[in-house]
Amino acid sequence: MQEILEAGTGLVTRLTCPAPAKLNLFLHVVGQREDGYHLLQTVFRLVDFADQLHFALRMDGVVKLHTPTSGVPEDKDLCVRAARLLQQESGISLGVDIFLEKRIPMGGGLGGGSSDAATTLLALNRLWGLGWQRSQLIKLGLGLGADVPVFIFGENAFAEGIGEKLSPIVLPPAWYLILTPPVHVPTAHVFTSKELTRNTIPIKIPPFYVGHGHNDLEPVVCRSYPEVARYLEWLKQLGNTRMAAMTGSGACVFAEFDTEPAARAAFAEVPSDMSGFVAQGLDRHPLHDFAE
Ligand SMILES: C[C@@](CO)(OP(=O)(O)O)[C@H](O)COP(=O)(O)OP(=O)(O)OC[C@H]1O[C@@H](n2ccc(N)nc2=O)[C@H](O)[C@@H]1O
Ligand SMILES: Nc1ncnc2c1ncn2[C@@H]1O[C@H](COP(=O)(O)OP(=O)(O)O)[C@@H](O)[C@H]1O
Repeated sequence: MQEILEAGTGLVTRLTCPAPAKLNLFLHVVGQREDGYHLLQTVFRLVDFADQLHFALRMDGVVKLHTPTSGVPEDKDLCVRAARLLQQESGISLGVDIFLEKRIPMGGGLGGGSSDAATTLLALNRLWGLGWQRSQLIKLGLGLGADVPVFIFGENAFAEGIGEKLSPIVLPPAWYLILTPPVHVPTAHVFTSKELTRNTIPIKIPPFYVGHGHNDLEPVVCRSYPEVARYLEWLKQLGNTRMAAMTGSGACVFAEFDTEPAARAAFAEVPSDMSGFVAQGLDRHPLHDFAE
């Protein structure tokens, strides 16, 4: 993270901030709301694989994304939507130039777009000097997507509801091998599938242990996308993992290891027609202290 202050005034005019990815260590669908949204129980783990965002203050009120992501119109980009929503709700007349370095695979269940939105809200809260409380930002973020709140919450969490009822959870140090099957799984399609079970019995956490639970979306995605099933099978046959599963609504799959060398040794064995990366589990979001 980097801050640049304006000479003389001490005002922050530029910020560079990471937007880390998340994994769902398990994901239970325990019901459905009347509006169609599904009630979940999940444990979110933040990891150090991240998009990078650069923000530069504008005095003219314009919100401009200079690095459009292919396939996402500027008005639909979650950074732009987050910035405009905060601008509108706070009534501030300042604007921002945004530069997004995208690294997190899109639509992979790693929460990249949601994390970009959360980082934008946290960064602009500082750049625009708004002084909003964390709880206010979380409420605003939920309107952008069910995964946005946890990134503003800033800690690994047990989540209920649609992802907005968050309790902090302490997770053991861990390293992950994350594989990225070359398919895009639209979240909405998985949730509307007839095959999805929506009646997993709710559990209480703590206690939580690694390997607790399962992902109810995993069999649905594996049936429709054989590539996801093939990547997951490869991870599950590894000997020294604590667990292997799909994250969120996929398509990415991951295995958890005790140590970095163990994760890197498994990565070295990944077949040449598969791709992925190694990431470390985080204890808290790098921007945790941007809100109170
Ligand atoms: C499944 C999870 C698990 O962390 O993650 P991803 O795999 O997307 O990262 C999330 O709940 C996804 O959150 P997010 O990606 O923000 O979803 P949203 O944009 O809010 O919703 C996309 C669509 O999925 C469906 N949806 C989403 C969340 C939910 N609890 N119930 C649903 O039925 C709705 O049809 C909604 O229109
Ligand atoms: N800044 C952004 N980064 C990624 N995706 C974005 C962004 N803005 C909007 N989107 C849209 O959100 C969808 C979900 O993206 P993402 O959060 O990466 O996946 P997931 O919800 O599976 O974790 C993308 O397919 C894309 O259409």
